[in-house]
Amino acid sequence: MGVENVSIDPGTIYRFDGKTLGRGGYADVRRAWHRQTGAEVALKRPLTTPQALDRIRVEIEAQKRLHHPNIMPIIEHDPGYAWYTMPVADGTLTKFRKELDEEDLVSILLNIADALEIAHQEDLVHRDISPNNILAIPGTSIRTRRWVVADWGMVRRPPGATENPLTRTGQAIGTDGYAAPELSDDPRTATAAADVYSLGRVTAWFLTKKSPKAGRRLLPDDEKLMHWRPFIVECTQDEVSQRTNSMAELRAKLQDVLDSRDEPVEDRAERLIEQVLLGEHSSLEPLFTLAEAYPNNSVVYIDALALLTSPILNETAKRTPERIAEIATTMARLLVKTPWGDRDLEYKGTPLAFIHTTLRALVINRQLGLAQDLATEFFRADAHCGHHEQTRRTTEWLDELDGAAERAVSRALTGGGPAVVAYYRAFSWTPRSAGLATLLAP
Ligand SMILES: Nc1ncnc2c1ncn2[C@@H]1O[C@H](COP(=O)(O)OP(=O)(O)OP(=O)(O)O)[C@@H](O)[C@H]1O
Repeated sequence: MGVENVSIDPGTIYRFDGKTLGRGGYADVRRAWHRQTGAEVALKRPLTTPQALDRIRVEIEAQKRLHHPNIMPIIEHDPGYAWYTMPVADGTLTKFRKELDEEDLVSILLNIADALEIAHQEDLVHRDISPNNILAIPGTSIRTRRWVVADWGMVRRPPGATENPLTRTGQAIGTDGYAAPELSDDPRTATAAADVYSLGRVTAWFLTKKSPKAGRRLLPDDEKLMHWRPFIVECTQDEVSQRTNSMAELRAKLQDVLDSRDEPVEDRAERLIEQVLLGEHSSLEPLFTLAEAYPNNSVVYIDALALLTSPILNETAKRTPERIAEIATTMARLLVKTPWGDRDLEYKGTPLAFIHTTLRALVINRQLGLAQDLATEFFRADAHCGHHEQTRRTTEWLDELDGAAERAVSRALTGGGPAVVAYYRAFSWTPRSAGLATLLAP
C-alpha cells in the first residue's frame, strides 16, 4: 500500500463541536475548525459502507479536477480518501427557495450551467443535480451569495477512466423526479443532456413549488410564468435526441425565455411559423415545443401550426412519429372544442389537412398503432367540421387502404362513436372495401 492510501484521523487536524451540518444517504457533514489556523470548514465523511467509501473517492477526484466559482471546492482531503473538507454552506436551494424570485432563478441557472459546462468539457456528467445538491456559500448579502454544485459522488467519468463503482452495481442513479429517464436504463451512457434534464426539473420545481414525480411532466400554469414552459419542455424531453443537449444550448434557450417574457405566445407562434415557411428550418423545433407547451391554445395550433406544409409533416412523421401524432391529436381535439369565431369557414380544411397528412404518413410508415389512435380523433374532427372537400379526400383515402391498415382505420372509425359513423354513412360515398361498406350500411 502506497503512502497516499494511508488515512489520517481528521480529529488530529480538526476540532469538532459535535454538531452535524447535514446527513445524506452516504455521508455526514460536520462543522470543523482547523486546529492550527482556526479556519472553519465543513468536513464530509462517508458512512462506513464500501459503496460510501467508493463514492467519496469519486467525489474527491472529480471536485479536485474542476475549478470553477460555482463548483464546490475541496479545501483538503484525506490521503486515503476517507474524508474531505470544503467551505461551510448556508444551506441548499431547497432551503432558500421561498426567498428567491424569478430573477434569482435566471442567475442561478446561468451559474450552474456554467459550472456544469466546465465538467462536461472534462467529460464528467454530474448525474444528480437536484435542489439539495445546489448549495449557497454565504456572501455579504443575499445577492452576493454564491451558488455551487456539490455532491459529485454520482459523476459519470470519461470513457477510459475507471467506471464509477456505483454505476457498476446497477443501483439507481440520481434523485427521483430529477434524474433523466435514460439514467434508469443505462447510467453509463449518460451525456451532458442528463444534467440538462435535471436542471429543467429544478426549474419546474422552483416555479411550481411542487416536487417533480418521475415520468410525469411538471410545468407552471400560472399566467405570469407561462414564458418558461417551452424552456422546461425542451430541457425535459424524455428522448435525448429531442432534448436541449448542452449547457451552451440551455443558456441560449434561457435567453429566449427572457426575450419572450413580454411577447404573447400567439405572436411567437405566428413569428415561428412565418420563419419556417420562409425556409428557416431551425424554427421548427421551437414551434413544436411551443405547441407542446400550450396544448389548449387554439391560435398556436389552428392559426399557426396548421400552416405547416405536407413535405415538412411527412419528414417529421418519419423522424418523430410519436411526437407528431400527439400534436395532430391535440389539433383534432381543439378543432372539436374550439368555437370557430370569425375565422373563414373554408379555413377548417387547413388544420384538417394537417391531421390527415400526418395520418397518411403514419400509415405509409406502418405506424399502425399510432395511426389508429390518431384516426379516431381525426374522424371526430372531420365529422364535427363537416368540410365536404376534406371529407371527399378522406373517403378517397379510405378507398385506397387495404389489409391491416384498413382494419386499423375501420376500428378507429367505429371508435369515433355513433355520430361519426352516422356522418360518413350520410356522405354520398360507397366504400370500396367490404368491411367499411358493412360498417356504414344503413
Ligand atoms: N459544505 C457544506 N456546508 C453545509 N452543509 C453541507 C455542506 N455539504 C453538505 N451539506 C449538508 O449535508 C447534507 C448531506 O450532504 P450530501 O448531500 O453531500 O451527502 P450525501 O450522503 O452524499 O447525499 P445524498 O444521499 O443526498 O446523495 C446535505 O443535506 C447538505 O445540506
